[in-house]
Amino acid sequence: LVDSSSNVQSPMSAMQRTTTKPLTREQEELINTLVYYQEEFEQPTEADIKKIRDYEISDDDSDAKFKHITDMTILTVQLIVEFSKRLPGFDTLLREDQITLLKACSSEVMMLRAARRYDSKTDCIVFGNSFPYTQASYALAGLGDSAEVLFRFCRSLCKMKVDNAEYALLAAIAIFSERPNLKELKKVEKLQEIYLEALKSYVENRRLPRSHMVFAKLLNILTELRTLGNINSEMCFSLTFKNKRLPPFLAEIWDVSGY
Ligand SMILES: Cc1nc(-c2ccccc2Cl)n(NC(=O)c2ccc3c(c2C)OCCO3)c1C(C)C
Repeated sequence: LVDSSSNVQSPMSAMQRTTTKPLTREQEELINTLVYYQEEFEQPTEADIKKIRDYEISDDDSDAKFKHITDMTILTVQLIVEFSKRLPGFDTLLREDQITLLKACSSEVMMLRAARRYDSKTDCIVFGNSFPYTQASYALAGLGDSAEVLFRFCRSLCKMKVDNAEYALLAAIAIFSERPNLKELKKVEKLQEIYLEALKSYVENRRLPRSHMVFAKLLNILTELRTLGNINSEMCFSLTFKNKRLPPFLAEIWDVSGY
C-alpha cells in the first residue's frame, strides 16, 4: 500500500491495480459445456407438456391447480437430474452420493429454474412455455404464503441480471454442495471448488459494467437457495395435514415419509 515515494496508497487504488486473471481454457470449456446442457434440458418436451395439459383446469379448482404444479415439477426435476448427470465430475462420484446430491439439490435448483423462467413484465413464472404461475395461482393451489417468498427471490435475481453462464454455474455449485450422509465429502467439495473458481473468473471477466461485489452477491444466492429448499421440505410435510398428497416420485425424492 506504500509506493516508492513512501506515500500511503488508499486500499481502493491498490485493489484497482490488481489485474483480473483471464478465464483458463479449461474454465471456458467447462462453462460452455454447462450452458450447452442447461439449454438442452431447459424445458420439458411439447409431448410431455401436452400430457399434463390434456385435462382442462377450471380456474377455481385448487386440486387441479395443485396437480398441474406437481406434474410440471416432476418433469422439471427429471430435467434437473439429466443436467446433473452430465456435469463434469458427477460420474466420478459413488452412486449413493449421486443420489444424496440429487435429492438434496432438486428443490434448490427448482427455485433457480423458477427464477430463470420469471417474466418481470407479467410478474409470472412461465414453466414449460404455457404454465404461467402467478402469486394468485400459487395461492389457489394452496401454496399462497410461500409464493410471496418465491416471487421476491425471482425479482431479486431478475434485477441482478444473472446470465446463462452464471445460472448454470450456480446450479452446478448447488448440486456439488456438502450434504448430510455424503460418503465422499472431500470429493464433492473439490468439485464444488472448481465450479466456484470458474464462476469467480467468469464474473470478474464479464464485459458488461456490473455493480461491484457481484461474486459475493451470487454466493449469497446459494445461501438463499438453502433456505428456500428447507421451506420447501417443511411445505412437503405440511401437505399431509392439508390432505394434499405428493405424487410418489416427489414424495420419494424429497423424503416425505408415508407416501
Ligand atoms: C410440487 C411442488 N413443486 C414445487 C416447486 C414449484 C416451483 C419451483 C420450485 C418448487 Cl420446489 N413445490 N414447492 C413449491 O412450490 C414451494 C414450496 C415452498 C416454498 C417455495 C416454493 C416454490 O418457494 C419459496 C419458499 O418456499 C411443490 C410442492 C412441495 C408444493
